[in-house]
Amino acid sequence: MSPQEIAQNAEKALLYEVVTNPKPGLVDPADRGPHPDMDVYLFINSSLSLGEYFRQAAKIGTNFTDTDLREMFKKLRQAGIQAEKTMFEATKKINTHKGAIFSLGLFVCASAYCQRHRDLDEFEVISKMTQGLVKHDLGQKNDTAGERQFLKYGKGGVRAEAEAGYPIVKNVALPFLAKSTGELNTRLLDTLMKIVSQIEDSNLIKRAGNIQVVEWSHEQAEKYLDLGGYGTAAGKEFMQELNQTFKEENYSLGGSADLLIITIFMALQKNII
Ligand SMILES: CC(C)(COP(=O)(O)OP(=O)(O)OC[C@H]1O[C@@H](n2cnc3c(N)ncnc32)[C@H](O[C@H]2O[C@H](COP(=O)(O)OP(=O)(O)OP(=O)(O)O)[C@@H](O)[C@H]2O)[C@@H]1O)[C@@H](O)C(=O)NCCC(=O)NCCS
Ligand SMILES: Nc1ncnc2[nH]cnc12
Repeated sequence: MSPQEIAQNAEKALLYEVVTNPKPGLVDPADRGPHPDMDVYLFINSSLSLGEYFRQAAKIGTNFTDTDLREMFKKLRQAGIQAEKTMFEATKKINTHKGAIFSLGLFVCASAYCQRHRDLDEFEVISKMTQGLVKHDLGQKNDTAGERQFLKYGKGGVRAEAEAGYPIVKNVALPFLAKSTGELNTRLLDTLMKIVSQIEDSNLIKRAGNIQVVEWSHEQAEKYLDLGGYGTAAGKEFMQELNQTFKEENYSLGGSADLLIITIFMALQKNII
C-alpha cells in the first residue's frame, strides 16, 4: 500500500466517524450534541486541512531506517505540532481533532513503517515509538486536561494509551467491528459504545469535573450493548435518551471519538469495512 493510499484511509476515517449518527456527546450531521461551537461542516473543513499532514506522516514511516523508533516519533511530533496549527486555522481556533492528530498520525506513520517490516504490527510499533512518553510529558505542567488529570488522578490519558499500543483498539474495538454485521452506521455506533464501555476519556472527565463519570459512562454503554445495540428498537430508544442526557449534562466523548477514528482507519487498512 502506498503512502498516498494510507493517508487517504486516514482522511476517510475522520469523515466516516463524523457522519456516523446519532452519537451521544459528539457532533454528527443531525446534531451538534454538547458542542454549540461546532457542526459537521467544521469537521469536514478540519478533516481536509489534515491531508498534507497524513501524507507527511506516511512518508516519515516509509523513509525511517534507524532502529530507535522513538526518533521516528520525534519527527512525527514536529509534523503534528504544525498540523495542530493548520487545524486551528481551518476551524478558527476550535478544537476538532487535536487528539486525532496525535493518535491517527501515529497509526498512519506506523502503518507506513510496517509496509517494509512485515514481522511487526502497528500496535507494537506505536508502543515502541512512544516508550517513556508519560514520564517525559506529564507530572510538571497543568495547562491541559491531560496534564491536570495526571496530577490529580494519576491518569496517563492518551499518552498512556499510546505507550501501551492502544490495547482497546487492538483487543476490543477492532475484533468487535470485524464480527459485527449489518449497516455500517449501526456497526460503527455499536463499536463506539463498545469503546465507551471500557475507556477513561479525558475529555469526558474534564467536562464532568470528576472521575466518577467514568463508571457511569461504562454502565450506560453496557446497558446499550445489552439491549442489543442500535439494530434493536430498545437499543435505538436508549441511544436517543443517552443523546439527550449527554446534552443536558454537557458531557463530551472526544477521546472515544478518536479511538473510533483509529479503529475505522485500521479496519480500512485491513479491508474489514
Ligand atoms: C499528546 C497530545 C494529544 C497533547 O496532549 P494535551 O496534554 O494537549 O491533551 P490532553 O488533554 O491529554 O488530550 C488528549 C486528547 O486525546 C483524546 N483523548 C482523551 N482521552 C483519550 C483516551 N483515553 N484515549 C485516546 N484519546 C483520548 C482527546 O481528544 C478529543 O477531545 C478533544 C477535545 O478535548 P479537550 O482537549 O479535553 O477539550 P477542549 O479543547 O476544551 O474541548 P471541549 O471540551 O470543549 O470539547 C478533541 O480534540 C478530540 O480530538 C483529548 O483531548 C498532542 O496534541 C501532542 O503531542 N501535542 C504536542 C504538544 C507538544 O509536544 N508541544 C511541544 C511544545 S510544549
Ligand atoms: N464528532 C466529534 N464531535 C466532537 N468532538 C470530536 N472529536 C473527534 N470527533 C468528534
